[in-house]
Amino acid sequence: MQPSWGQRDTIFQRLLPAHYGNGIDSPRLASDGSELQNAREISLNIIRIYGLDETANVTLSVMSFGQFITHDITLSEDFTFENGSSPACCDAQGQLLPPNDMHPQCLPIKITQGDPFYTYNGINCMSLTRSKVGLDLSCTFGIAEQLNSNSHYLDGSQIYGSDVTTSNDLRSRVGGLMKMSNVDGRELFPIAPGCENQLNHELAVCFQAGDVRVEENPQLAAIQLIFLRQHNRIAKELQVLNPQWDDETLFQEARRIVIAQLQHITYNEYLPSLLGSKVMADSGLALPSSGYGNGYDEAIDPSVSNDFTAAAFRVTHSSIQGFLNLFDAADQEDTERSFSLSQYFFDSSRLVDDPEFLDSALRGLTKQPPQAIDELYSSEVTSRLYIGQKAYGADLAAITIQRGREHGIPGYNQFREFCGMPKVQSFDELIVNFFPENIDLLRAAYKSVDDIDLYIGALLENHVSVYQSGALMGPIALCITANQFQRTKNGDRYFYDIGGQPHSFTLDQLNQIRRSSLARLICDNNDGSVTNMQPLAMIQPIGTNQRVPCDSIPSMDLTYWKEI
Ligand code: HEM
Ligand SMILES: [Ca+2]
Repeated sequence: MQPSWGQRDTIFQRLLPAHYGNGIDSPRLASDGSELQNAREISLNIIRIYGLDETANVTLSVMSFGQFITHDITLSEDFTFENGSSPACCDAQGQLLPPNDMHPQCLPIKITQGDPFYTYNGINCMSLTRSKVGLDLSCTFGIAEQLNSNSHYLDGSQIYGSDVTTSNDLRSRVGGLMKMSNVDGRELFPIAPGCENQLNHELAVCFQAGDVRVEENPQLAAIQLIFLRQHNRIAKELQVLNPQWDDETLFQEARRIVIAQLQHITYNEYLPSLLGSKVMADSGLALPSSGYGNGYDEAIDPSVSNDFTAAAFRVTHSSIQGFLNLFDAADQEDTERSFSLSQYFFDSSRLVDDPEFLDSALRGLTKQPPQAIDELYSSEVTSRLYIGQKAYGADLAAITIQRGREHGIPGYNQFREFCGMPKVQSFDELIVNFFPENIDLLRAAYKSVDDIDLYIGALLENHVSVYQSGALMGPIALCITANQFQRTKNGDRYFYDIGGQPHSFTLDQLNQIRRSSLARLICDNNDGSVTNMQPLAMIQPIGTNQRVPCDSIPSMDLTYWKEI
């Protein structure tokens, strides 16, 4: 047993050895020792921001649920001073600081003259602070290894916190319940004390949760809210069944059930939608439908890999929709409520002020398709990220390229070998996995195939060969994602379907957990007007998966938790 594995504030692991410019901690360089092309220039030349390329079969909830579980397993925090603030890496006018004024933990992205968007706004600097680094598990410093500030396990830490202090803070201490605020009869997240002064919260609303990013966008907050409400629903039902249970017992049991549901929905609905049936089967990720699972292996380190979090899994940002379609109670598009993403980054005022927002957003998330995962991005995240009151925001694609380099993530070609694909010697050889026009873009951006950033290579790869099985990403992103979720499951002694442990569910209980679905969670925890839902909420409501009355969607029978 390795009790420190997966704990918060431990370092990410690596699938391949770090590749730093100086071998220790400076950003990766090109294979000839020169600087790689500027991250914003690569984004500008490769990422396109126009065109409609939606994915036909799935719903936007795949995107939001992905962000939700990302916030369970990984958080790379920016370097901070003792007082919790980060150094400014550009000045207030978006200009580069003189070298002597720049903190060593700054790695801003320089904006080249002629940048069509930023030059227009008079900006030559996009801020980026380096991630926190930590000791390796033998407590020695060496090559820079970034820290995960969340628990690496898929353990609901975005709901409950990654440490006891946060968890205690979020509990009401009565009846096993989590704290919630009450706004005109609607239960929302608890409001953090003293948050009125926080930047970006003009309306002085700020929600407290197990992960600091809960309000990153309102859709994410909506998904997270239904899980929080689910905890309290379960705790109340358990109390009726077992009036003798105290707060601690009710809390722990409700938490255990919610985490089990979260894990089940991740492996039963989310991953099949993202990876497709072939990768699920080939990677041993498909769940048994009866009996206990036998995935746990104590030799497996469950911790999140840097390559996954700092690069490969971020291709999912391409699936973000910049304009969110909301649907009214009659399931018609509600043009008045629909909104652009950049209007509400870190702003949950819609959830608070508009009593119909949550339900309209849930209907929208289960109907609107996501964007495809490819070189087309929404400009809401490539020039308007965290825009606030300014005329411009940041470019998430450029930041991701820079982040991968500062985390010392090796190039795309190296991962071909890791994933059992042949390493290529020339750009021409990429033809097996890339469209010719994308190869031209890569050739223009990188001097050697060995220089291609993992994120960019993974993003541009064709999906064609795996399309039939429904995968939404190319082979390298699939390989690294499958690797992560194998370890997340098989390295977790508390994974919900494991038998023979003191904490294991009974088989009857396990079979009830298996009835869980995102659809049922939405049905049970909305504000009352979502009365119909398709059984597979991450799949489009068409064909055999039409919206049906909530009553006909399977639910758990908690009487199996009654103590006799
Ligand atoms: C509206 C939706 C989203 C927005 C605005 C957003 C924005 C961001 C931002 C700003 C970062 C930090 C960038 C940095 O400084 O390095 C980030 C990190 C990340 N995002 Fe997203 N994201 C969204 C959705 C998603 C989705 C759908 C996924 C995956 C399914 C995802 C996966 C990740 C991962 C793995 C990281 C690194 C996490 C860490 O370790 O800190 N994101 N995202
Ligand atoms: Ca976690």
